Amino acid sequence: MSEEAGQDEYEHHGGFPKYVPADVGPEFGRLVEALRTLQDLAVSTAPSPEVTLDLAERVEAINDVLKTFQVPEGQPPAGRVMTLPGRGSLLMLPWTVEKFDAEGVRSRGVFRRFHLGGNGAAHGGTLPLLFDDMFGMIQHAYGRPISRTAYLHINYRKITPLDTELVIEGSVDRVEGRKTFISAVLKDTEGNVLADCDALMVQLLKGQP
Ligand SMILES: CCCCC/C=C\C/C=C\C/C=C\C/C=C\CCCC(=O)SCCNC(=O)CCNC(=O)[C@H](O)C(C)(C)COP(=O)(O)OP(=O)(O)OC[C@H]1O[C@@H](n2cnc3c(N)ncnc32)[C@H](O)[C@@H]1OP(=O)(O)O
Repeated sequence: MSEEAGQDEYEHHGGFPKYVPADVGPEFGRLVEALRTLQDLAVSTAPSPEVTLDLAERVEAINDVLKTFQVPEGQPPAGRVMTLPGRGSLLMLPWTVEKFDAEGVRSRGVFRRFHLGGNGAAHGGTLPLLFDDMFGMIQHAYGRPISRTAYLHINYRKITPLDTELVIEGSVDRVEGRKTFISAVLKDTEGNVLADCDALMVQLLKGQP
């Protein structure tokens, strides 16, 4: 990643808190991966009522521990660890950024069982999530202030498979005042286009939510 990437002016970041990369040990990535596996299993298993009850009690016990460590937005490491899949956020697709500079961003990963839509393909709603987060990173790497997505237009060209390595890459097409126009393409490793997407992100005014 380039030195300049993301070195923009935070006073123009609307009402957002200032996000800075989080410093975590390997235990955090281990926990996130364990939770992702839990998500995969939660949507792909049919345990007996007795096992379900036992699991519910154990997960509730884990929640009781975590509740005591809640902090405000911008402070948990989730979403702020660039080296982890999905930047360490369970919401994000578990993809790893491999290029991040003003010329564009590229990320690689798989859709997992958790992301299943139907008949073995990724759920259609998970692709806009992947693209939208990419657009946030692209405009950040370009040095644009935090902006919100005004529109996002996605073309589903081919079925997006699960558990298959895929690549997403995109860049800023042009900037017009507060408006940043961005596009990105999702491909398999043979270069087949699975989806492409373009979006408008509008720079927030001071204090804008
Ligand atoms: C986390 C980082 C940790 C550190 C690690 C380092 C790096 C991390 C990397 C990256 C960080 C990752 C992510 C980035 C984080 C956050 C990104 C947040 C993204 C979102 O959270 S996304 C949520 C969904 N998103 C919304 O929730 C938007 C709801 N909405 C609004 O908030 C308003 O709607 C708004 C603000 C969009 C505009 O409103 P407004 O009043 O300010 O401006 P206005 O309407 O005047 O539009 C100005 C000009 O845009 C044109 N325009 C507007 N909309 C258009 C449309 N749909 N089509 C065509 N043109 C459009 C107008 O026509 C005019 O154009 P013109 O000036 O030429 O006339």
